[in-house]
Parts: sequence; C-alpha cells; structure tokens
Amino acid sequence: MSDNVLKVSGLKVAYGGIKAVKGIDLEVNKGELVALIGANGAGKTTTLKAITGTLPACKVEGTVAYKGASLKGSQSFHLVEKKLAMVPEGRGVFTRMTIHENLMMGAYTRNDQAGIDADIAKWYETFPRLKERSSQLAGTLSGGEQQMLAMARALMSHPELLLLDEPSMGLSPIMVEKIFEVIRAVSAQGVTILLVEQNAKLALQAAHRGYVMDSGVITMTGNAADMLDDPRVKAAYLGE
Ligand SMILES: Nc1ncnc2c1ncn2[C@@H]1O[C@H](COP(=O)(O)OP(=O)(O)OP(=O)(O)O)[C@@H](O)[C@H]1O
Repeated sequence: MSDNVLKVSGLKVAYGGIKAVKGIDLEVNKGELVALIGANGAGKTTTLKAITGTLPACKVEGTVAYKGASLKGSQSFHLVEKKLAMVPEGRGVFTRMTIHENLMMGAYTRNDQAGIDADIAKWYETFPRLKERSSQLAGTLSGGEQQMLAMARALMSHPELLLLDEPSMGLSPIMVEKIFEVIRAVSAQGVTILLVEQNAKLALQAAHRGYVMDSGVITMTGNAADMLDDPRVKAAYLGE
C-alpha cells in the first residue's frame, strides 16, 4: 500500500479567465509535515480549497485523492467524518460560542466522552490562555487566541490530515513563535499536516518537505532542510 495520505495530480483551477492553478502535482505521506510556500496570489489557498472541494463555481481539472479516494462532492461534515480537518485563513471559529463549546463542536463525530474531556484538558494545558477564557465567546478573542482555538478545535476530531492555511497571518511575532511551536509538537505526535504559509523560513524549519508555488505552478520541491539552503529559495523567499 502507498504511504500517500494525499495525492494531487495535474490540478488546474481557473476562475473565469484567471488560471490560478496550472497543473500541479503534490503529495503528502503519512506522518509528514509538508509546507507549501509562495507569495501572495501564487494559488496556495486555491489549492487547499480544491483539496477540500470548497471552491466557488469554477473550472477544475485533475485529481485529488485522499487516502486513495476522491473527495469530490463531499460536504464539510463528510470531511470531518473522513478525518480531514482544515483550519482556514481567517480561522473560522464559531464566534457566538464559547471556547469550550467550540472545542466540543470539534469533537462532534466522537462519542468517547472521557477521551473528549482528556483532549480538552490536553489542549487547555497546551494553550493556557484558552483555559483561562473557556467560557468567553470566541468572537471576543484576539487573532492569535482565535488561531489557537481553531487549531485545537480541528485537533479535537483526531484528524488523519490537518490542512493549515496561513496560521501565522496577522499574528504578533511572539504568537507566531507559539503557533509554530504547537505545529511542530502536533507533527511530532504523528499527525500528517499540509501547511500553507507565506512565512517560508518558519514553515521550512518546521517541515519535512516543501513545495514552492509561483503563479499557479510548483517551481521547486524537496527536503525542507535542503530548500532552506537553496540560493533560489534564500533569494526569493527568505530575504537573504
Ligand atoms: N473567488 C475567486 N474569484 C476570482 N479569482 C480568484 C478567486 N479566488 C482567488 N482568485 C485569484 O486566484 C489567484 C490565486 O489566489 P490564491 O488565494 O489561491 O493565492 P494564495 O497563494 O493563497 O495567496 P494569498 O497568500 O494572498 O492568500 C489570485 O490571482 C486570486 O486573485
């Protein structure tokens, strides 16, 4: 059996006349943390939306296989049942629910109450700030706190693949460090992750492998440590 959790082949996406993704191949193997980096408008978010089948009406070609099967036509609740969790850009927490209720929502496909309670306690330990505010409405949290909550909520479903879209966006440098610390810790627990990031340095430092996307095409791929050393990556994405 292949080790692929995710395999994207020949993916093309066009919004009307705009070709956002122009035939990319990408794979994520079990247990890997893979970074997809690239500038604004490179097509990274579009790629994630194509993976989850959440694109607006537009032309899509190619295939996306998650655990060997297509996700075409899946609704968001199907994705959770299939153990695929996405933390979108802008977080997507339930703003009118408390932190605790958000975490419970993340576990709605589970019925092991003791396990759910243990997981909530674990995430509260990882993010003490969420614990202090457990009965606060999620909409009143800061950007960084919402990012933490969105990640913890996604992890409550015990995903086999976690998709993270720009987790560092809009956060203070301290919060960015903290979020990446957590991403590394989650990866070390064996969770398979596809991380979309503009912060190429932090993403490649955390990842096993990376892909560089530019104007809808993959221009480079390889071992993340090698990519950090690559003069082209240094010049274009690391500001060196
Ligand atoms: N709904 C849409 N309708 C039309 N064009 C779109 C739509 N969504 C994205 N695009 C265009 O597709 C291209 C790729 O956008 P995408 O959001 O995938 O890039 P990105 O790499 O995620 O960038 P960013 O980091 O800024 O989010 C851009 O030119 C964008 O303007």
